[in-house]
Amino acid sequence: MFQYKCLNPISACGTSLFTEEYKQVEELQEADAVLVRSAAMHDMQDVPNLLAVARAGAGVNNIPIADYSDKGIVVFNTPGANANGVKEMVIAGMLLASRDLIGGNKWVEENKEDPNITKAMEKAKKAFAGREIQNKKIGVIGLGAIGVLVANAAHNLNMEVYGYDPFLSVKSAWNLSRAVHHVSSIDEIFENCDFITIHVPLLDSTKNMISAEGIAKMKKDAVILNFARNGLVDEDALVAALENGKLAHYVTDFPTPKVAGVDGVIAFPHLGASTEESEDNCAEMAVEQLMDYLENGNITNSVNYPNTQLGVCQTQGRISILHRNIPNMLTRFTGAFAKDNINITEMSNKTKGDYAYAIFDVDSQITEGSVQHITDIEGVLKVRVIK
Ligand SMILES: NC(=O)C1=CN([C@@H]2O[C@H](COP(=O)(O)OP(=O)(O)OC[C@H]3O[C@@H](n4cnc5c(N)ncnc54)[C@H](O)[C@@H]3O)[C@@H](O)[C@H]2O)C=CC1
Ligand SMILES: O=C(O)C(=O)COP(=O)(O)O
Repeated sequence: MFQYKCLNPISACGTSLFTEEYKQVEELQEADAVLVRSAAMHDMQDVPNLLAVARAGAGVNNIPIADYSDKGIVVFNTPGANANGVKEMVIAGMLLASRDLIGGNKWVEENKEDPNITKAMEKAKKAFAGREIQNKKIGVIGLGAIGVLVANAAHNLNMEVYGYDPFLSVKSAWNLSRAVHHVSSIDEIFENCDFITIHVPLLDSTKNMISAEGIAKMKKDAVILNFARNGLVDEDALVAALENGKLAHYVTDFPTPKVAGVDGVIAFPHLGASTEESEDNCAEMAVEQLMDYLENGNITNSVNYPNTQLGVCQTQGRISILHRNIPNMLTRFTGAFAKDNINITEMSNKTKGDYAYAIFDVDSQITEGSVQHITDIEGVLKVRVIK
């Protein structure tokens, strides 16, 4: 029996996959697994039983990854599962920044009782005129799951698209329209684009990536779109640029007290992934990955441990070991098994940064003594008998 806790509401498309082997609990301390969206977990250190966290979504800056990695807690996310939801909002945000649809809609609301509204609006409408996005330049910073969809959609809307991502994956490269100009300096985007949209994770290295210097290089009346995270844009510089008429708009899914209500800001309460489709996709993927890890020890789409799969165990026993990525670990594991007269039938050992993961299938039952021998090896973080 596995116990799981949901820190946010998770779509039934995911939770309904749990079998009778799973029980939802209220206490975090009792949970083997956690399902989470944006709930802040940094203070959640008292997690004695926790084996895994599944983030139903992309960003993991709400999770204490370094601490959990050291505790042998595997953190998953669901790459791409909500990307279309965000892409559609970015396109909507760009249109809202180009045509004064919000102002026009507000005018109709305010004048709804006027019996002459049909005549009055023809006079009023010039106050809400705008620009078209066709033939404008858009710069996409970060060409991952969302950035690629935004870049391709913008190209299909006849925009000229520039993309910046020094870590572009092979998958993204395959999916990206060949019409997208790949630039190697972010300044090319700052200097040339009418719309600048950012789709990178919030990391120490990406904090204030849209900096005061970057904003100073932008064209007058440029629009910045931030559907990624607050913290990626220098808000002091941003507010100053809006106030002195340098920038036309800041469209964001991550308002803060500093930017909310400032003239030129179009803000939403973190709605990018809040669609039925994205919530269902994320929940399903998160639960499937979690169950495969808990039941089989397989890791897919973890942000802190390597992807490692051995399918379903067909032999007498399976043991999994989360460990540090340091020399000689494998020799020590196989040595410990040999000493206990355990024969390995299949194994996989993968690394990711400072961490590594090994799964061993063996043709005899794994005893408590053998588990202890493995646990005692320096650098071992968590040992689990899967079967
Ligand atoms: N508004 C919302 O509801 C949502 C917001 N997000 C945010 O959007 C971010 C991106 O999401 P995905 O595209 O799904 O993630 P992803 O992991 O597929 O893509 C991120 C891309 O950023 C690139 N990158 C990393 N550091 C960079 C740097 N210094 N310069 C340029 N590129 C860099 C990576 O190479 C990768 O291609 C998430 O981390 C999250 O913070 C994600 C989903 C929903
Ligand atoms: O997936 C992400 O990174 C998001 O920002 C979506 O967050 P949410 O699941 O809507 O709280």
